[in-house]
Amino acid sequence: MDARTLKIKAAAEALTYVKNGMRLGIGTGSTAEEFVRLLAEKVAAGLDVIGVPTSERTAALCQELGVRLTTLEETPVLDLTIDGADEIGPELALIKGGGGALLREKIVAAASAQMVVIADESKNVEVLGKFPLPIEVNRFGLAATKIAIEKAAAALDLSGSLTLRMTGGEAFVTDGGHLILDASFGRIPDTRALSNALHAIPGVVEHGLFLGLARVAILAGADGIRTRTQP
Ligand SMILES: O=C(CO)[C@H](O)[C@H](O)COP(=O)(O)O
Repeated sequence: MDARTLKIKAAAEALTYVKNGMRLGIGTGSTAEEFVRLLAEKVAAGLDVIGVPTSERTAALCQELGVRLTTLEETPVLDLTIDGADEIGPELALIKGGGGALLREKIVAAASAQMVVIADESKNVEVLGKFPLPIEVNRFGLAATKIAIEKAAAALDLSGSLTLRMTGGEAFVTDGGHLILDASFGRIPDTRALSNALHAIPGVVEHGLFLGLARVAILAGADGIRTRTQP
């Protein structure tokens, strides 16, 4: 089964969580986009939902396909967020931000009563960190922020390159106007300690560790769908 088929299967299963009248958070990335396509079919068939997109890219796709959108200003409390992930670890701790939308994704997930993650089985890992951790930083003081992150990581026995994300020869800029440093730590055994340490650095806007946010992960593999839950 190819990767796209697995993403579609996970997205289709996530649709069973969507009920009429729900206020949705709508994720970013190729798996979330499959969800948007399936959601749009249901909307065309009469499902009444409204969504907050987690990126300009997702907003554009929703508009194109006729999924009604709102903002967190108008609709600050959401019923359900459906989003992809780069890694899914123990207790449904996640690494997100491969698509650069981590800040809005985390704000939207935190505003939702429930977060359901959709992915193929390859994203399920025993220890987070093989996928480089995206860290969204303010442009101001980039070099100083980078040193502060390196020091904080070293204090937790973490090391590895911190790479400024680039696109088309230019620094990648998030929807919020910030930059991203991708941290290749390899393994992050204590995700909570790293999360706290990163949040204590003034130039760090947000990081891609999503802890205690996801309650359900829908994993599509060659043998079918598996659902992991976290009370
Ligand atoms: O966090 C994300 C975007 O910021 C995505 O959810 C994550 O990168 C997974 O993307 P994909 O479904 O394309 O593998």
